[in-house]
Amino acid sequence: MKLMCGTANKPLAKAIADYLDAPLSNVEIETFADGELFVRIDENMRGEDVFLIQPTSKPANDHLMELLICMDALNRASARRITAVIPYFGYARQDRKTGGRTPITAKLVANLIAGAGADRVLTLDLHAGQIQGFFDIPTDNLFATPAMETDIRMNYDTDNLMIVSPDVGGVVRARALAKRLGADIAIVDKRRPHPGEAEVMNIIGDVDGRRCIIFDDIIDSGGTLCNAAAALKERGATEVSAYITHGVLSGKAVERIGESEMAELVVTDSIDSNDKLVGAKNVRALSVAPLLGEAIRRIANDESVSKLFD
Ligand SMILES: Nc1ncnc2c1ncn2[C@@H]1O[C@H](COP(=O)(O)O)[C@@H](O)[C@H]1O
Ligand SMILES: O=P(O)(O)OC[C@H]1O[C@H](OP(=O)(O)OP(=O)(O)O)[C@H](O)[C@@H]1O
Ligand SMILES: [Mg+2]
Ligand SMILES: [Mg+2]
Repeated sequence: MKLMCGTANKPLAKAIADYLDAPLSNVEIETFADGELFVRIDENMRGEDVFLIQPTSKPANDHLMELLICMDALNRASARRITAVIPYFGYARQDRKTGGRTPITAKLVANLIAGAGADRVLTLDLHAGQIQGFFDIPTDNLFATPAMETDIRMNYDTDNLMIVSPDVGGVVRARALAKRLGADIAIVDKRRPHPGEAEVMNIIGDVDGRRCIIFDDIIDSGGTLCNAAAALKERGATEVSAYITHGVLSGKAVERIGESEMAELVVTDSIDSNDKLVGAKNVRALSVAPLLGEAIRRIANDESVSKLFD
């Protein structure tokens, strides 16, 4: 088995390598003066089972192109099997036509990844489970839920707890976490009047006097989360915290969370947000390296991956 990574999240790749007690193969990735990328793998890959770690986070197009070019290089180097390990799958929110003459870019990206030579995909908390079906190659979609459950049990009193989905897309995810914790769920009826704007219409469930944990897949502008937190407080929630898998954290999201009434936000390291989190007063990172590392070990040894979530 060989582990390799692009430039998108080297700290996570290193942590996965540490978990597996395996080295990261050397790869040189250069950008020419005109912006084009060049990749050279510095060791023999012939006949190897290769796991290439690269989230397609911001800058999404550069990181995606890096992933595609690395896979092309691996194929031409006669790797036996290539697993694209994509802890954060960018473009996932374009998972359906949102209007006339608009694309389904998540499907296009899935086609590009398979076309560049991926034999398998390993990813985490896809924005919508159905995106798994956009790939015509085996795709394992891991859930951060068990890691979050453990962290919640360590840091929060689970009595009187309510798990809150901040929109309709997060309901299945929230229900799964609530079931593991033996908690109730509430659902926010969110509308997006325009892309990038989130509005709370209503809350389904009585949150008065309850401690709430909002659970979601992505925090980008922070609008969905901060609006949900404010609405929960308005309706009598005693404390609001959040666990969100992918910390996209665009623009002033971290400041916005700092100014909110939220006690704490926990994101995973699926995206390298280290720079953004320096000095953040109420945002903390939780590593998914053990989860991804264990899934890689199981795939390499033909063991069950779904057993990780029993
Ligand atoms: N990367 C994106 N950043 C911001 N907004 C996006 C991105 N990709 C798609 N969108 C827009 O988000 C909504 C999602 O629609 P839902 O009905 O809330 O699932 C849509 O307006 C996309 O154009
Ligand atoms: O931080 P923000 O900029 O608000 O963006 C993050 C939100 O956007 C996505 O939901 P989406 O609007 O696609 O709704 P859905 O989950 O119901 O599909 C995502 O699942 C988050 O809930
Ligand atoms: Mg969506
Ligand atoms: Mg959502």
